[in-house]
Formats: sequence, structure tokens, C-alpha cells
Amino acid sequence: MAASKVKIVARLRPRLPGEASDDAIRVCHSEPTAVLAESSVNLSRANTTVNNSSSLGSAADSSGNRSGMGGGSFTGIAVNNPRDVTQVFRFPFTSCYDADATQQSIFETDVLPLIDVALGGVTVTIFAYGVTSSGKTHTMQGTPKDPGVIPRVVEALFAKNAASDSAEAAQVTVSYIEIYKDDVYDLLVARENAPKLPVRENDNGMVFVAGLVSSPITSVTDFQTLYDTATARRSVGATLLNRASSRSHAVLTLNIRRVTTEGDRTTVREGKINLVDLAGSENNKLTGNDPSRMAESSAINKSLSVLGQVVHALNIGATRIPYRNAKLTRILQDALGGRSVGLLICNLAPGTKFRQDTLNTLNFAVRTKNIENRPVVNERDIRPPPTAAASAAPALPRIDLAATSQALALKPRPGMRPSLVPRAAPRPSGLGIGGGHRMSVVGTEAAAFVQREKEKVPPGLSEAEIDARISRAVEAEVARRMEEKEKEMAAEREKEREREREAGSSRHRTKSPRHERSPKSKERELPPGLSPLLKRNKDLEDGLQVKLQELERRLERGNREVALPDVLSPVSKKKAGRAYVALARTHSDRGDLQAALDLYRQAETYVPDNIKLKERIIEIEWAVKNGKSFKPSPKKAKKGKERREKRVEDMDVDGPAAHVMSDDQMEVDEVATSLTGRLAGHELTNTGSKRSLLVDDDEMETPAKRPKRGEAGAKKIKKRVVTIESDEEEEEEEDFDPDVAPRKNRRRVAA
Ligand SMILES: Nc1ncnc2c1ncn2[C@@H]1O[C@H](COP(=O)(O)OP(=O)(O)OP(=O)(O)O)[C@@H](O)[C@H]1O
Repeated sequence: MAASKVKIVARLRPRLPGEASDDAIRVCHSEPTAVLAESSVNLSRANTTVNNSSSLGSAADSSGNRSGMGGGSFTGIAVNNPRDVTQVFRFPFTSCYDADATQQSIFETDVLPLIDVALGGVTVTIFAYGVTSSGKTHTMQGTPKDPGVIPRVVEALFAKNAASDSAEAAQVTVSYIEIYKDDVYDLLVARENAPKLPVRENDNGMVFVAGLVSSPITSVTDFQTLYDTATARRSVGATLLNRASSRSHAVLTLNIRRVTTEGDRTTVREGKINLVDLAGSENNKLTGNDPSRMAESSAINKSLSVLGQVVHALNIGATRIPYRNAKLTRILQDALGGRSVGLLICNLAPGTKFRQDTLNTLNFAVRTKNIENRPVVNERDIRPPPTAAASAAPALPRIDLAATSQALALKPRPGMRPSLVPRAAPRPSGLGIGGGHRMSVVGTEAAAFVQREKEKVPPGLSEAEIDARISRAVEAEVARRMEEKEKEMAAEREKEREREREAGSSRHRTKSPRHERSPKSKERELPPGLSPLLKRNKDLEDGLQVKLQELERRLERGNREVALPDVLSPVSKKKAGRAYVALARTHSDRGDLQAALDLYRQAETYVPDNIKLKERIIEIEWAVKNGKSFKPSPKKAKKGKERREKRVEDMDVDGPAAHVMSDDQMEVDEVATSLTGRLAGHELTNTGSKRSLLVDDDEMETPAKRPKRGEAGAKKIKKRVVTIESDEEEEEEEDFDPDVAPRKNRRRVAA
């Protein structure tokens, strides 16, 4: 099949009771561009664009329109620039729905055509994206009186079944998962019995959730019963913005198997429809989240941020797409640059309060628009044609035969049933579970197993029943072998620990207790990005130890894609983000906008929720794309800013005012040095103070030269005066304001 771009539609929900009425966000249907200002921005051209030339165009009138500009017409979403009322951002969409749009119209226009695609053997993924309370669940699930996309898809599927020849009716099975705090749960299983399910990848690069129930349904009523029970299990909670806010991402999958006969050719097609209701990105200031909601919120925001990174990586043609950084993106891998046909419904909430979130959503949408998938038709010929009884057989619970066959490394042989799914070229993957142990058996052995199972099948069974039986047997066999392997690996790990204990006690006999854990041997095991940080810190704090163990576990599992932002504490992330912003700013001042953009994007990976940063990225992207220069808007004066001088002389390094480099400083230091090869920008300390890094290397205390924390004895450091800019506000989110210019050489050191 030809490449297919993800289709994007936008839907603006109506105002809810109590929401102020304003026109910050508008849906335009074929609106003459003559009424939109020249300075408004067309975001289709430039992914994300902002026109900095505020001198163009006139102020918007009360309806947001302007006069006297250009020709043509515009269909899409118009958003007033929150920072400059003379500008309008325009996001063109072929399909966009305003507050009056009905569920029926969205379904008929954009969803219904995809059902035939799935019936043709292709995977279709429809997902609802948007800020919390923007109407995602309303769009996907709806209400009993006004059902959304999910119930309508099922209804349409069975309506098509009823209208077609019974021999060609689709057999449908359903699975339903939620991803809550980055763990996957089966919603078709009662919550108390639902374990966290592992996400696995077979040798063909197909990602699947292991152990997931897939239930057959034969009617809309069947589905509704199942769906209502499962939906009630979904994690929902009240926030200030939404009384029933989804605290998880939910993915409902309809597996569709269809047998068609044309002449003497009988074909089985297996399609899928993934219906994804994402949790909404959250601004904790607006949601008023308590600590438990905050934890959920941070998991939600992190996974959505990874989704944004995946989309960005696909857009720039990166060699590494960070699918593995969140379960959400692993599971949606096929829909993002994979083999499925995609539809993204961008849900938007009206009003100034949501304007920035709306811009973020639309920015994401525009990036997603460029993603190209390569849909694959999952079909195979069956000879001889099945009997009528076989085709009309009721659907049976199925497992992903393709996935399990792959797990068993099945090689189709003459006479064997070919795989249902086309084979892609094997992709290099991680080391697999257990540091290189693959959960597979030798092909011939597996083939022999299936052959034996086939021989056990009593005569007279339908094709579907034979499939189901073999699938179940294969599944049981895989589970048995995996269990065996787990046991073997556990025994190996135990032996390894035993060896380590023995080695440790022999070291203990020959060395002092201080050398019991050799830092050197520890460093060898660390991922390359982390070891320099730890090298400087002999006494690892407990939290870091835990993270380190987690990293080691991940490495053991073969996940090589551990990103630095995953392992830093929130404070360190903030500081690392600031360091990148400071560097970006210096590049931007020098006019190297591309480098600045890359650095701002790096900063975004550390502080994905920072709105000002997002705005800055949008602005610079536009400037880069259009070859324009970039002038940041002048920095607003900050309240309460004061300079104070700290006299640091003859201090005991263990004293409260001691100038000791913190772990966090080291991390920032590391980021800054690794980026530039020398120190630049600001060094940020735990106290919220900043020191310029634009100093000669030999002026800087390197960690090696610094007195060690906790070291006995009052070591003195050189008498000097350090001028430190300190500002309590600096720890606040606003401090990421990309307009903060790097202060030149704040640090004056007097010998
Ligand atoms: N098109 C619409 N028509 C009428 N009401 C709507 C519409 N869209 C959303 N709503 C209402 O807005 C509120 C929030 O919608 P919903 O729960 O679907 O948001 P959400 O994006 O799923 O939020 P969260 O991410 O927090 O789960 C609900 O009360 C819902 O009924």
C-alpha cells in the first residue's frame, strides 16, 4: 500500500457552564483570508509558526477578524496570539468541527470510511488528543444518549455484517487496556485480578501486550455489556477542570477477521481498529491537583511528552525514535510511522484560559500531520476454500497468532499454514529479556510442535476452530517455556549474586570496608551518559542509588534507550533545562537560530511542561523555516530581585555557607560542558543562585579540586569574594523564561 499520512481533524467543544465567553479560539469554515490579517500565521507551511512582525496588520476586531488583506479562503482553527493581540495563528484543517458539531457528523465524515479500510485487512488507529477537559472522552466514548466514536464504530461494523453475505461476515474480538502511571492493565479483567501486563516485541518488530484477553463479540449488545463493565474499571478522578477526568490512556482494540471468496480464491484478511482515548495534558495550577493526582498527572504529562518527542523525531527523520521511553508510545508504535492508517482527533477547549494549551495541541497536530505510515494489508490465501459452515462459525477467542508464531520462530514450510501477517524484515532490537536471552525456540522444534498439535485436531472442525485450537496450544506452550526460562534466569541471577557475595567477602578479607564496593567496577556498568556524573560523587545519595539500580535493571533487560531526563530528579531536570535554555539563548543572540532551536528542544525534554519554552520553540521554528531573524520580546522586570554579595572567606567547608558543589550542580555542569566543550551559560545551585559559567576553566573549581563533603577536619578554601545573583523567584516555573539573557560574568573572583 502507498504511504499514508496521519489525518488530523480538530474539534472545539462547547463552553461549559461557568466558562467565560470569548473568541480566543475560533473555528473558521471557508473564511475569506481577506478578513484575516497579513500578520496572521499559516501553520501548515511551517509546522509551527509565529509571525514576529507585529507591525503588520491591524488589530483584530471583536470577532477576531481584520480587514483589507489578501484573498482566498481559510478553513481551520484561528487562535489569537496570547502575547501579541495584533496577531492570529492559523492552523488549517480539512476537517474541523465547532461547538455545534454532532457526534454523528464527525463519525460519518471522518471515521466511517476507515471501517472499510480495517475490513480490508489494515490496522487503523484513531486517537483523541487534547488538554484535560477538552472533550476527548466525550468524542471517543460519548454518553448513552449521544454515543461517541467507539460505540458507533462497533454499531457500523455489525451493520455491515448484517448487510453482507453471512459467509463473509467479519468475526470481531475486543481487547481493552489502560495505561496508568506507565503500567498496562487489562480492562476486561476485574481490577483486583488484573496484573500489570508486560509489553513485548517479537522478532518482526511487532509490539504486543503479553497475556491480554481478547473477547469475541457477535453483536452490539455483546459489546455494550463488555464495554460498560470495562469502562467502569478505568481510572477516573475529579480535578478542578473535570469532574470525571481520565487518569489513564485507554486503548480499545477491535480485531476484525474476514473471509472472502472470489471464484476459487478464498482470502482471510485480518484488520484492527485501535481506538485511543488519551489522558489529557495537565497544568497543575489549573487542575488544583493534590499529591496523588500530581503523581498521575506527572505520568500523564511525561508519556505525552514522549509522544511529542516521537512525533518530532519522526518529522526530522531521526535514526532513533524514542518509542521505548513510554509504554504509550511503544503500544502506539504501529500508528506512528508504522504500518497502520491513522486519524488524530484534536480536541480543543474554548476560551483564553485554554489558549496556550490549545496552541500546544495544535502545534502537536501540525507536527503529526507530516508523519508517514506505510500501511500493510494483512491477508492470506486459503486453499481449498472453506466450507460455508466454517466461514459462518462463531468467532472464537484468539491470540495474536503472528506474534506467538514469531515468538516460536516459526518458519512457514510447504504444507504449513502461512502466517496471517506479512513478514517484515527483522529489525534489530534490544537485547531482549534477560540480557540477551530470547524467548524463542529453534524454528524446526517449534514447527514440529505445531505439526504435532495439528495432528491432534479431530476431523470435522472448521478453519476458525482449528486456528483457535492451535493458537491456544501455542500460547500455552510459549507461556510454559517462558516460565521455564524465567526460572533458569532467576537461578542464574541467584548464582551470580552468590559469586558476587563470595568475591565481596574475599575482598573484605584483603581490603578495608571502604573498598568493599569499588566505584570503578560500578562505573563500568553504567550507561555512558551517567558515569561521568557519578565519577565525581563518591558518596552516592540513596535516591541516586535507587535510580542507578533501576538503570541497571533496565540495561539488564536490554533497554539501551535510557534517556538522561528519565533518571534525574525533578530539581535536576529543571536545572538541566535551564542550562540548555541559557546556552540556547547565547546561540540565539549570536544569530545561530538552528543551534538555539536544537538547544531549546533539548531543554524541553527536561521541562516538557514549560509553556514559555514551548512558545519560544514555536517562534524560533518559524524564524528558521522562513529565514527570518529573531528578536525576543523584551524581558519583563521581575519583582523582588536583589543582588547580594556573599563573602566567602576562611570557611569550614562543612559549614552552612560553605561553597560546596552539589550533585545537581555537577549534572548541570556536565550538560553545559558536554554541549560546548567548555563552560558557558549559567551554573545553577541548589539555593536558586546562579553563577556564570563563562569563566576560565582554571578559575573553576573542578570537583576533583573541591574539598570532599563530610571530610573530617576544617579544610580551608582560598579566600575570595564571589558575587552571586540570588532570587527566590528563580526556582519558579517562570524562571524558564527564554527571554532571560545570560548574564555576563556575574562571578567576580578576587584572590
Ligand atoms: N462536544 C461536546 N458537547 C457537549 N459536552 C461536551 C463536549 N465535549 C466535552 N463535553 C463536556 O466537557 C466535559 C469534559 O469532557 P471530557 O471528560 O470528555 O474531557 P477529556 O478531554 O476527556 O478530559 P480528561 O482528559 O480530563 O479526561 C464533560 O463534562 C463533557 O460532557
